[in-house]
Amino acid sequence: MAAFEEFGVLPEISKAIDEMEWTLPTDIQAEGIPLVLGGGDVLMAAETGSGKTAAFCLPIIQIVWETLKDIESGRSQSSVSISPPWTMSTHDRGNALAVAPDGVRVQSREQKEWHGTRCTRGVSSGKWGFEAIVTDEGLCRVGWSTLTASLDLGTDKFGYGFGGTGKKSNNRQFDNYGEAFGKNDTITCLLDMDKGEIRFRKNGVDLGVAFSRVSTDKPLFPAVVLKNAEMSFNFGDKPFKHSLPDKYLPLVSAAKEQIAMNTNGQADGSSGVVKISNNAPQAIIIEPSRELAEQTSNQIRLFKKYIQNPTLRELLVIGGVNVKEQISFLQNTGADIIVGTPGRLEDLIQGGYISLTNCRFFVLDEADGLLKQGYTDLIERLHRQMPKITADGKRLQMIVCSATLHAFEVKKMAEKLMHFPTWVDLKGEDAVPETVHHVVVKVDPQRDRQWNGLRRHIMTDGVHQQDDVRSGNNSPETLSVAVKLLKGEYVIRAIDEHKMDRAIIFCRTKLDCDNLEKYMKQIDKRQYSCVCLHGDRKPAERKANLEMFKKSEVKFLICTDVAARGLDISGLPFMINVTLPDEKSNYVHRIGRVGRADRMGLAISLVSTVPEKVWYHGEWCKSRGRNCWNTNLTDVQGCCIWYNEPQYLADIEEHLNITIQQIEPDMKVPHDEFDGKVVYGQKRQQIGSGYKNHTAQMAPVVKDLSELEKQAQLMYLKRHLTKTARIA
Ligand SMILES: Nc1ncnc2c1ncn2[C@@H]1O[C@H](COP(=O)(O)OP(=O)(O)OP(=O)(O)O)[C@@H](O)[C@H]1O
Repeated sequence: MAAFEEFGVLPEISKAIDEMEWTLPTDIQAEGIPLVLGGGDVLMAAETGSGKTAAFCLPIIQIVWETLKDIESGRSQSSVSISPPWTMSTHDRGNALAVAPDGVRVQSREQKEWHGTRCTRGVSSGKWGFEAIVTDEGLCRVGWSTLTASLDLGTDKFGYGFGGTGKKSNNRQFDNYGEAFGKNDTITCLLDMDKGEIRFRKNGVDLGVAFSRVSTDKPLFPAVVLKNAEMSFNFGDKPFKHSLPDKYLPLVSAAKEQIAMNTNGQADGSSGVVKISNNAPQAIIIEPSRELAEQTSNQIRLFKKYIQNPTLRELLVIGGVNVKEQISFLQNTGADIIVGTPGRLEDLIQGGYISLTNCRFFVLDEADGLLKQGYTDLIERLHRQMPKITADGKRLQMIVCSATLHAFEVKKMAEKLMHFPTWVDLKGEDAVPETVHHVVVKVDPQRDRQWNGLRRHIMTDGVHQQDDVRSGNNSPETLSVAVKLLKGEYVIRAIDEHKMDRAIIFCRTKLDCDNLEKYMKQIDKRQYSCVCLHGDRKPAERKANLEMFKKSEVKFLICTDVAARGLDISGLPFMINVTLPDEKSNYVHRIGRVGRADRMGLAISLVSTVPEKVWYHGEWCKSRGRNCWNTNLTDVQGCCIWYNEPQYLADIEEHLNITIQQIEPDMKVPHDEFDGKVVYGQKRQQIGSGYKNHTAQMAPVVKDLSELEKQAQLMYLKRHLTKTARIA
């Protein structure tokens, strides 16, 4: 059996994985896959490059496919008979209304329309009562109706409802009745078939007769209609919260001859099979960048290679791509799994092009990044619209991943949205993989004066245009310019020293990226061939540049933090941080572009010893940086700040609880004591070569262990033989 199958992965998926030459699941996959397959909400925190994408994609593909197969063969969960006989019908219900597997909890997350359902049984005579409990905010109406009544209870003459706004309704007539009710209130619905009377109680208090000339020639059924709300029911299987009035009985005690069965929705031959419409995916995966969304979508395509009958349809929904194509795909082909960036996803959902009624997986990849980018409200909005139990009775599962999941925002969100989530947390804190060798180089313009006489240098960002900057003076402004010039030189030096022929280079701003690109090309277009990836480049150019870099058609990819998270460039040996990120978790993500999938990588960060004045275009900057030349500091309404890199370095070190190794400006990296000489970009050759006396040290322990095992085996045999002898 292939290794992945042992973790519950289907052979069809396992075969595709084998072809990718993955022999074993990574730790996060070994722990995460069974949890997702088991139906739980999971928070996956694991180092960069540890295979988190597959840890959520594989089980999702599997479950979505199995659900599609069930639907196709008519074995959806909704067709399985539900144990207690008095339950809400999964057949006689509105499209967006979900009935929980226990049959007594219903929910509709549709915000614009009402969706209702009726009970599987009704009564034709007697005095009956049941309780309806409001379990979430939203609009609801509850009561009784005949089988011919509209599911929108109270809008025709066959339905009698009592709504949360304090109105009773029949035949579209809404009259004041009782009082308003809401979350946590219990409504007792009472029907007297002998008198033709319906009344309601709120939390045990009688509200009087609501309807007195109820037609009783046809059986009446408990009924509910909801708008973005949730209710649960008790027909008498459990003790009532408030006892029924005298002579009224719980519905479960109705005799056979008093009971009528609800056959609605079963005569069409569908036998309750849930039909999934084209635009109602089972999984929504949100990624923080277009590149990452595309990468995840590509992985899904690889994993599902052998999945057929039915085919599994995935769709990439990202900005910068013609929305009409995405809409047409949804309408014509349809999608079971949608991977996308937040903005475009929400546009399509709110526009009604994507329906969330069947969504049972909600994945937030790089969750802390999404939350820090300000998508908290969007995530909560989408979550609210997803049914917590789908129409075929499946519970919504939420999966949240990142290498830096230990953020306050994530914990807060998990508490609010997730359902008893399990943390798969391999290190217990944000950590850098052992395969990433990361070092810092101090850029000290007071010690290294070469900036003074440079004939050719990088173009700076222009923040000092108004300042008195002269090579002779040592003002903070002059030193700041010096840092910018030196950093250009240090990048080239690092490339040369390590003979880098493939590296990702992170700059702080788009302008810094553009300037570095120009400078590198100016020195030698071929030796330092490079492309940029940042938010000002058109989507097509971004895509083409990344492709060129992945295919090694250019040596260097210069980018902003837009590429910090998740990008997987196989065997990438080097990365350079021209400036440290001010967000400490982004350091982990940036350097995590190397040292992935067990390959070694070197990350060099240039850290200025003096403050550097830089652009900082906040909300106050009308153009958000485009052609902005306001070089004043932010405290006087300007668009510049003094960037304190030593402080950011200290923050990163404190966060990771390490001291990052410092190297000299000659960029030479001493051999690691443990690894010896490594080849960056390659797998480690001799792991553990530092343990010279390892075997000798372990020998006594191994001896003890084998002795213990021998004893255990003997004990087992003794017991087993005695037992066999006794039986004989
Ligand atoms: N079981 C495996 N065996 C071999 N390679 C694997 C395995 N799982 C994943 N990989 C490879 O490891 C690399 C990193 O995987 P992935 O991009 O999922 O990492 P990640 O944990 O999401 O990283 P990040 O936090 O940076 O997003 C990919 O190239 C992937 O193909």
